[in-house]
Amino acid sequence: MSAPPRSASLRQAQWQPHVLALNPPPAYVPWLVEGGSLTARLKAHSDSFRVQCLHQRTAICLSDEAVAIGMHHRGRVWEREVLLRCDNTPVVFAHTVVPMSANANDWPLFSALGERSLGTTLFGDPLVRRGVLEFARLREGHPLALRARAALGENAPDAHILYARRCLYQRRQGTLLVTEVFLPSVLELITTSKNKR
Ligand SMILES: C=C(O[C@@H]1C=C(C(=O)O)C=C[C@H]1O)C(=O)O
Repeated sequence: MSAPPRSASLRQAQWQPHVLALNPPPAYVPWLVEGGSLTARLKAHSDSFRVQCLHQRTAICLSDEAVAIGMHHRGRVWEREVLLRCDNTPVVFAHTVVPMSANANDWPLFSALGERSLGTTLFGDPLVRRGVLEFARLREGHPLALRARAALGENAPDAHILYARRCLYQRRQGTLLVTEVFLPSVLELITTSKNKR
């Protein structure tokens, strides 16, 4: 798979393997760089967890996604965007893309997910292979930072830098790229859940 054009990756976000230190490291680095299901982790740190599905439809993938999902140029994908809510507070904005070339055998549960967590269909499926976690600091103008802020409306955070991670999943002949944008409110979750202990 050829490397993405440097201009595209630099323009949108430099997705780095998580082994690089973050500076300044957000307090939720362990959540950012550790594997496992984010859904399970959020459920363990809150009394109630909900997936608010914002949309699931066809769209043109972002310029820094195409190569990651095996497409030679930006093209049409299935796009799902959600807010993960803990105790009704949105803590993660998630964006998932699947190339249109995928068929029902690749991701049989994806199209009918609704407000079920994608994670529940990925983790535990022996056919699913998970790639390396990458992370990026999203500049204010990154499409996913703009969409996360739009989803939050008047509650959008003031912070200009949002940390995100993404991971490529493969199943049969299909690929699926999950990007999770960590909202500042996730910090409160860690703090309060520490208090809960
Ligand atoms: C991949 C996972 O699924 C989570 C749920 C998502 C969804 O329902 O769209 C998207 C990203 C994840 O935060 C996970 O739980 O780790």
